Order: sequence, then C-alpha cells, then structure tokens
Amino acid sequence: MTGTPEHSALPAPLPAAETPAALATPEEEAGLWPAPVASDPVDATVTVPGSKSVTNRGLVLAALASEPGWLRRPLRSRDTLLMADALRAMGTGVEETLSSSSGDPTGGEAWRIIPAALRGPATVDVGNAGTVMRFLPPVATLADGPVRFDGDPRSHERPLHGVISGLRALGARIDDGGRGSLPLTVHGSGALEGGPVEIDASSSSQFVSALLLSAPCFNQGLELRHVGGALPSAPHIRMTVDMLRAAGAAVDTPEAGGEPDVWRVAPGALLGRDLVVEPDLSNAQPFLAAALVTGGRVTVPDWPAHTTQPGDALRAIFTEMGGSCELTDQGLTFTGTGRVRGIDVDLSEVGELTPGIAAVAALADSESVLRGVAHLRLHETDRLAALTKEINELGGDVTETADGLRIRPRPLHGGVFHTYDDHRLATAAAVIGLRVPGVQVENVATTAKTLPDFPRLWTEMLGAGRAAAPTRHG
Ligand SMILES: O=C(O)C1=C[C@@H](OP(=O)(O)O)[C@@H](O)[C@H](O)C1
Ligand SMILES: C=C(OP(=O)(O)O)C(=O)O
Repeated sequence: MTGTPEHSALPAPLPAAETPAALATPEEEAGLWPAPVASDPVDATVTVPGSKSVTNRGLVLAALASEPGWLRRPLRSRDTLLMADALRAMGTGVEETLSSSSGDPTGGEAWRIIPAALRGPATVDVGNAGTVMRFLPPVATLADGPVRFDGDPRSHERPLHGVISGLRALGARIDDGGRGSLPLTVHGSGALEGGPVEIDASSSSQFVSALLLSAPCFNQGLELRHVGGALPSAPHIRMTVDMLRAAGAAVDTPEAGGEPDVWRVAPGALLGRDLVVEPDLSNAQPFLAAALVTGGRVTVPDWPAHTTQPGDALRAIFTEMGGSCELTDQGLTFTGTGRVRGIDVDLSEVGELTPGIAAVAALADSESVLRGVAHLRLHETDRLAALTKEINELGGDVTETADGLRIRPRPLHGGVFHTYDDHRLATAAAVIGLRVPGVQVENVATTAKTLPDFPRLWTEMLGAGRAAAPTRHG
C-alpha cells in the first residue's frame, strides 16, 4: 500500500538566504555544503565519537546514583550537551576533567558526574533531542520544585503522551496545557510513588526507556506494561536495561522469560559507575556506506565485540547490500566490492539507520524495500516524506509505503538536498554525493545534533584515499 499519510507534510525547506552564512564560498554563504565526490575508492580509518544513546543514558543514571561517577569518551554534541545542561539546572554536578587528573585509562577527556538532591525551579531546553524530552520528565518528578520543559518547534510535535500519561498514573503532577506534548511543567515533589502502569509506546521506544531509567528511584519501583501496536527499537530498550543492571538495578524483562511487553524495576540505590562510552555505531554508518558505495575500505576503531547499539546491525545489512566486514583488534573494517545490491529489510528494530540505508539503496543496482518504520514520520522530521522528496528531486524513484520506503535506483543528478534540521538527512545526502556530482547539502551544520565534526571527518576520510576535489554545482 502506498500513500502519504496526513501527518507527513514536511515543513518548508529553510530558504537559503535565512541560513547562517559562516563559510566562505558562494554556496557555503547560501548555507549549502558541496558534498565531495569520491573519484576513487575510499581507504581510511575513521575514529567515530561516542554514542549519543549511551552518553545520555549514562548521564541520567549517574545523576540518579547515590555516589559520583565517570563518563569517559562522552559524546559532546548538541543532544548530549543539552542533557548535561538540563541535569546541571536540576542540581547535578557535571564537570569536565582531563585524563591526566582523572587517571583515565582511555587517555581522553571525561565527565565527572556528582549527584545531588534534584531541585526546581529549573528550565530545560530539550532542543530536538528525543532522549532529553523523554528521559528527563521522569527525573524531574524527583526534583523538589517545578521543572519547565521546552525545545525546538519540532519538539512540540514529537510524541510524548506515553511519558506524560505514565507519570501521571504513577503519581506525578504535570501541567501540559492539555496538549499531551511539549511545552510542559513537571511539578516535582521530591519523590514519586511508582508502581504498576500501562502505556502505549508504539510511537517511541524512548517512552519505555524513560520510565525504566528513573524507576529505581520511585518509592515502589515500577511495573511497566506496553499496550498497543508493535514496539520499535528493541535494542535501545535492551541498552536501557543493560545499563540499569550495570548500575546495580534489579530489572525483570520480557526476554528473561517474563511476560511479553512487561518490565519490572525494583526500588533501590544506583551505583556510580566508571563508564567508557562506545563509539556511536549509527554515526559510523555514513563512513561504512562510503566504503560500500565507492568499493573502498573503511576501518572504525573500537567497534565493540558485544553491544546493544542498533548500529551493529550494519554489519549484516551492508554485507547483504554488497560488502564484507571483519572485526579485529583494529576495529571493524568494512570493504565494498563496487557492486551495491538492493535490499528488502524490516528496520523496525533499527529505525535510526533508515536514512543512511535509503541513501545506499538509491545508488544500488536493484530495488529496495525498507519496512517497519512508520514511526519515523515523527522523528527529527518526517523522515519518510523527506527522503522521498529529496532523493526524487535528484532524479530518484522513491515511493512512501504505509510503513517505509520503496526505492528503485535511477541515475541521479546534482541539486540541493534539504535536511529539515535532521542530522541523518545530512549524512545520507553526503553518501549520495560521493557518487553523484553536484549534490549540495543544505544546513550540514545540523549534524551537530550528534556528530558536530561530520564535515571535517568526511573530508579527512576522503583525503586519506585519493578522492577528487569537491565538485561544485550551480
Ligand atoms: O533510546 C534511544 O537512545 C533511541 C531510541 C530510538 O527512538 P525511537 O524508538 O523513538 O525510534 C532511536 O530512533 C533514537 O535515535 C535513539
Ligand atoms: C531519532 C533520533 O533521535 P532522537 O534521540 O532525537 O529520537 C536519531 O538520532 O535518529
């Protein structure tokens, strides 16, 4: 079934003239980044910064712990700095430290997190970070005083109802003006009763993660039951459970022989941890994709042998699309063959990989069908509509389905690729630009949400091999 659902309308792309003009060339002054073309196979090692999902869970759990902790190699990006600032606003100490003073075994900088009684009044800017807007209202119920949450215009449209209704049922007082979304104020009373609750988390796994993360601090803990359609992003829920357990929480899960869609968390103190953050495997995606679409080779150091990150699924997905990979002490090396095959795949567990897979699929030699990702319509932007429109404007043949995309590869041409404030749209455009001269990425700076150094890392990756100079168009 095809069709564009009612809520899939995209915001008008930012007019180029209103985009900040910090760069030098005419394109860059117009807010356009000329995506470099790779005339040769890439051959590079790319050190990818820390995981957004691990960093923001680590910050929350450390703030709720009963003793100080460390986060080493934390991701410093818009989403994680917003999380750190929000916790600071509620009273937590988040201190920058250097390895020399902390004895950091990773040799990098670290955050020292010093928990303190949580307090309001406080104001939290969630930006457009799903992790901040969902994980922090439960934390705010434990603060003594009101905590006001607001963010980018898009944050008002992203679903939050499961968190709000769940917290109310557990005893919280929340003023959301009846909207069921941001902006809102959590009137924290210093404690939350907790206990059993049912929510519909089919629009975001982050509703489940949000309630679980704070649950050890609820008086009665939590018995959370998901009711409704299929729950997306299972690996991210496993990440939440694993990190809770590593901090000393007692958690029962559906996987451990429990009831389907039911999680139980016992009340209890959380330990302060010394946690080294893994590289963000979803942000490794464009670099692995570069190896795939240019028939080159990219190594990502420190790829974990065992992880709950959904990006680990790229090993299988990109192998099916035509490459091969090897995990060694040096990291993950992904090698392309020059041939890129289409794929028919259910991405419901790994939805955040969809834009990058769509970009590769647009360059493949056969059709792809990406399924199970209807909820992406309520991500940073409506990702299904945005990918369809932008790839088609480069000459592609992408159709929205009820729960995903059908992509029929066609020869593409250059043009402006709008990004709708979505970091993964920008990195997807860069992948297409490797093979399609003249792709100009509007507002590449939006990658700062999770990967502020993207343009530099991309240019360095190409410089490490024998890539062509950037091709400009228009
Ligand atoms: O918990 C997390 O860290 C995330 C869960 C997923 O959210 P959804 O389940 O809303 O897709 C994912 O898409 C997002 O990028 C990060
Ligand atoms: C969906 C994403 O982010 P968020 O945490 O804002 O939901 C994403 O990073 O792809």
